[in-house]
Amino acid sequence: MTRRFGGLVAVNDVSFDVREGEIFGLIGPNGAGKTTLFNLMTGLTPPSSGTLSYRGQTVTGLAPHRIAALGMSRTFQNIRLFRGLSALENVKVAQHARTRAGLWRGVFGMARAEEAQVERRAWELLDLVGLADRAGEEAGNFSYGDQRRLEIARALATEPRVLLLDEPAAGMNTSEKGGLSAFIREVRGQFDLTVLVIEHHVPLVMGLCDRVAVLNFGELIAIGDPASVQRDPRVIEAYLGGE
Ligand SMILES: Nc1ncnc2c1ncn2[C@@H]1O[C@H](COP(=O)(O)OP(=O)(O)OP(=O)(O)O)[C@@H](O)[C@H]1O
Repeated sequence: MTRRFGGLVAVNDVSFDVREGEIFGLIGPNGAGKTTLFNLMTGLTPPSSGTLSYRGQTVTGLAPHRIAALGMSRTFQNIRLFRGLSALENVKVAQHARTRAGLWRGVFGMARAEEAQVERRAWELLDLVGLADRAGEEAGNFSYGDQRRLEIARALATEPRVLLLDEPAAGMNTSEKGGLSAFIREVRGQFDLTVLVIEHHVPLVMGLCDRVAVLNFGELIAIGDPASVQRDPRVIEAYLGGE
C-alpha cells in the first residue's frame, strides 16, 4: 500500500505478508510511517493505492469496526482508555463495541445472562493482565505500564485473531519493560494470536519477534529474522546515518 498526505509519502509502496501465529515487529526511525501503516491495516486511514488482504479476503476500504469484527484489534501509541471509567468498565465496553449492534445492546440493556457473561469475561481478562485486584479503580489513575496492560485486555475483549500493539513499552519503567515480552508471548499462546508490534525499544523487538520489518521514510528497507535485520547495512545506515 501507499499513503500520501499532500506531497508527503508516509507509506511508499510497502508490501509484505504476516504469517499466522507469528510475532511480527515493525521498527524504524521517528516519522518512518509505522503508525500510518497500522492505520492502513486497521481501516482508520484509507490507502492512496494498494490493497489489504486478510485471510484471503480483500478488506481494503472497510470501516475500522468492520475490520475489527473480522478479528483485527489494536492498541494505540497514545493510550485511548476511558480515563473516568473503571478498569472493569473499560473492558466491558470493549466487548459491547465488537459490533454496532452489540454496542447498542450494551447501551440499551442486555439479557441478564448475557450481562453476566460479559462481566465474567471482563474479570477473566483483567486477571490475565494482572489487574483484577484493581478492577474498580479509574483507568486514569493507573501507571503507564498498567494502562498499557489494560489496553491489551480491552483489545482482547473483542476476541481478535490478530493483535496490533503500537509501542506497548512506551512510558513503561525498566521493570515493566522486562516483563512485557513474556507477557506478549503468553497472550499470543493463550489466545492463539498473530501479533504485530511497533516498538522503539530495539532490544525488546529483537528478543520478542519472529520476524521484523524496517521502515525508513515510508519505504520497507528490510524484512526477516531479527539477527539478519540487525546486520543489514541499510538498517544500520537508517538508524545511525546522519547522526
Ligand atoms: N494525518 C496526517 N496528516 C499529515 N501527515 C501525516 C499524518 N499522519 C502522519 N503524517 C506524516 O507521515 C509521516 C509518518 O508518520 P507516522 O506517524 O506514521 O510515523 P511513525 O513511524 O509511526 O513515527 P513515530 O515513531 O514518531 O511514531 C510523518 O512525516 C508524519 O508527519
